[in-house]
Amino acid sequence: MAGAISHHALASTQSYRWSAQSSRFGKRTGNVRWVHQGTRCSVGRKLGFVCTSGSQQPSVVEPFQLPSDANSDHTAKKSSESALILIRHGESLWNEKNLFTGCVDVPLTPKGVEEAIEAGKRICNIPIDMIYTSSLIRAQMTAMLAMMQHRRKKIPIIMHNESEQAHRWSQIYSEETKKQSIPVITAWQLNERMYGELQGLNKQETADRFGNEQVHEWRRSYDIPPPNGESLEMCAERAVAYFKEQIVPQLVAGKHVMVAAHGNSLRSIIMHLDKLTSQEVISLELSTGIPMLYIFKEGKFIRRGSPVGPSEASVYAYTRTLAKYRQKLDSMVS
Ligand SMILES: O=C(O)[C@@H](CO)OP(=O)(O)O
Repeated sequence: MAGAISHHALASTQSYRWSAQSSRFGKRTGNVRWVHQGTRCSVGRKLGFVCTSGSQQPSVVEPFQLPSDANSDHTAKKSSESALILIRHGESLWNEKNLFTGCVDVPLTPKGVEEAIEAGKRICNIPIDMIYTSSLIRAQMTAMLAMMQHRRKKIPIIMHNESEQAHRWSQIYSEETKKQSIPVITAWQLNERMYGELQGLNKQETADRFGNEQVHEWRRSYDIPPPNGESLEMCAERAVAYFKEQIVPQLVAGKHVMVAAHGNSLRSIIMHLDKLTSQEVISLELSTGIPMLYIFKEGKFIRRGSPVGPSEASVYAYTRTLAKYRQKLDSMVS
C-alpha cells in the first residue's frame, strides 16, 4: 500500500504541542516557546508567528454588555463575546495500545476517564450553553465526564435528530427542565480523520515497516492521505465546514460552546482559527484531555490557552464575562 503514496520530506519536526506542560505562560516545550498572550499564542520564530505583546500577563478584553441573567442560556443573547472550548478526548483503549484509530469507535481507558474529569475541573467555571461532539463514544464520554464537574450542574442531554421519530420520542415537556439542561449535538463531521488501511495497525510496527518519515507524513502532513484514508485537508473539508456552518452561528448568537472531538478534526479547526499554514500545522500536536479556550469577539477568535485549574486567576482576568460568571457561580453555592 505504501507504493501508492508519494514521498515528501517533512520540512519541520518542531513540536507545537498544546499540552498540560505548554499551557503555562512562557513554558518551553522542546525548542518552541509558548507565550499565551492577549490575541495570539506565539511559537518559535521558524513558524513565523508573532507575539502581539511583550507582557507575560494575559491582556484583559474590554468588558461587554452582560446578559441580564448570565445563567439563562437557551435564548440568543445580544452579547459581543462568547467562549469556545475545544477539547480532544481523553486517552482511548487504542491510544493506550498505540493503534491507529481513526473512525473506529473505541471507548476511553480509566486514564482517559481521569483526564476527562480533570479537564472538567479546569473548565468548571466557564459558561457552556451548547456542546458539540463527534459521533464517536470517546469524544462523547469526554464531554459528559467533563460536564459532571461543572459547577453550574446543568444536565448535558444528547439531541436525537437522526429521524423524525427519534426527535419526537426524546422531547422534554418542561421548559424549566429544559433550562436546566445543555443540548449535546453529535456530528459525524467532527469525527477523527478516517485513517484508511492504517486503522487497527500498530503505529510503531507501521513505522518499522514503512519508515518513520513515511508514517510521519501520513500522520501529520496536510495533504497526503494515508492509504485509502483522509488527509488532514480532506478531514478539514467536513470538520471546518461544519464548524463554520453550525458552530460559528451559535457563537455569533452569544452562546458559549464546548466542542469535544479528536486530534485531527481539532487540528483542522485550530488550523482554521489560528490561520496556520499547511507547513505550520505539521507541528501542531494536541494532547488528550486538555481543554483549550478561545474567546469569540467581534467576529474574531482570540486564543486564551488552556485553563490550568478552576481557580487560576489569569483565566478569569481574560474577560469580565468569565469573571462575572464565576462570581455568579460562587454566590449560588454560598
Ligand atoms: O490513531 C488516530 O486516530 C490518531 C489519533 O489518536 O492518531 P495520530 O496520532 O496519528 O493522529
